[in-house]
Amino acid sequence: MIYTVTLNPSIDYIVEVQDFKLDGLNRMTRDLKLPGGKGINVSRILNRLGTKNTAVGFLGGFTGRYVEECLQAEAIQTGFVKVQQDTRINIKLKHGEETEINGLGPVIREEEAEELLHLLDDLKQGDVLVLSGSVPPSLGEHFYGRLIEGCLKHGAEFVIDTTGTALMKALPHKPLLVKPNHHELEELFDVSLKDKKEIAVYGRKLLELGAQHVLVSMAGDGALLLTGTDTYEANVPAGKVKNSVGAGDSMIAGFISSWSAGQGLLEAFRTGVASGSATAFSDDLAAGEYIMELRSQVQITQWN
Ligand SMILES: Nc1ncnc2c1ncn2[C@@H]1O[C@H](COP(=O)(O)OP(=O)(O)OP(=O)(O)O)[C@@H](O)[C@H]1O
Ligand SMILES: O=P(O)(O)OC[C@@]1(O)O[C@H](CO)[C@@H](O)[C@@H]1O
Repeated sequence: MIYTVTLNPSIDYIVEVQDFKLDGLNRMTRDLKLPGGKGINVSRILNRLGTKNTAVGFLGGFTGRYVEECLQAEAIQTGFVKVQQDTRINIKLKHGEETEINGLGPVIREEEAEELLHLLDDLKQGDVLVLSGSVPPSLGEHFYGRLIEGCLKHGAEFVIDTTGTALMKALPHKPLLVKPNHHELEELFDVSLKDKKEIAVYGRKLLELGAQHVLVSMAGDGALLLTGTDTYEANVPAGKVKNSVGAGDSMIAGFISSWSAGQGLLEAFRTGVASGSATAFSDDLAAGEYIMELRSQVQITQWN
C-alpha cells in the first residue's frame, strides 16, 4: 500500500482577478475551491492513474470536512486524524502571475500527533510512505523524523518532498526518492546554479547524502533523474500553462505510480514528467487520460 502523509492540508482557494489593484477593490472573474496540500495532491493523481493509496494526516473543522468530502467523492481512501482547529485555506491568486499565500495551519496537540504515529503501526515491508509538504509550526521540525523512524521500523520505504533542514535530516535514512526543484537545490546548498550540468552536480550530492533516487524538476526546462551511476534528462511536452500549483506533486505521484507497478525507473521518470506537465496544462490536477496521452511526448536521454 502507498500512504501519503499531509501534515498541513488546505483548501486551495484559487482566485482569478484581472488588472489586479494592490490598494483597491478587486472583483474575482473566477474562483475555485480545491482540496490541497502536497500529499493530498499526490493521492489524487495516484488515484487518477489507478494506483491504490491511502491519504493520512490531520484535518479539522469545516475546512477539514470539505477536504475529506472532496477526497471521498473521488473514492480516495482516507485515514485522517481529526484535530480541534480548522484546516487552513491557502490563497492562489492568479493575476497574470501566480501569487500564493499559504496559511500557518492549525495547532496540533500532542495526543493528535501520537494518534497519527500510531497509524504507522499498520505499515509493512513493501509499503511506501510519501511525506509531503510543510509541517504545522506546533508539531516542530522533528516530526518528519518521528514518522521516518516509525516507517523504517516496519521495513517500509519512504519518499520525502520537503525543504531545508527537514530534508537534510531525512537523507541519511535513505529515502526512495527526493524531488527538489532547481531553486530548492540552490537554497539547500546556498549556491547559484547556472546550467543543468551544475544542477546535476548538486543533485548528486543528495545521492551521496543517502537518497536512492533524485528527481530535479526545472518547470518548463525539463527534469533530471539521478541514480547511483547514471544521469538522465527529460524534455517536457508542449502545452499552454494554466496552473503550476501541484505540478511537482503530480510528478512524484506519476513516478511512484509507474515504479510501484514495476515498470522500471525510466518509465517512472516518463510518467512523472508527463504528470507534472499535464497538471501544469490543466485548471485542477491533471486527468489520468491526459497524463497517458502526454507520456509519448517525453523523450529521455542518458548523459555520457
Ligand atoms: N511551464 C511548464 N511547462 C511544461 N511542464 C511544466 C511546466 N511547469 C511545470 N511542469 C512540469 O511539472 C514538473 C514539476 O514542475 P516544477 O519544476 O515547477 O516543480 P515544483 O516547483 O515542485 O512544482 P510546484 O509548483 O508544484 O511547487 C516539471 O518537471 C514539468 O514536468
Ligand atoms: O505550505 P506547503 O505545505 O509547503 O504547501 C502547500 C501547497 O502550496 O502545496 C500544494 C502544491 O504543491 C498546494 O496544494 C498547497 O496549497
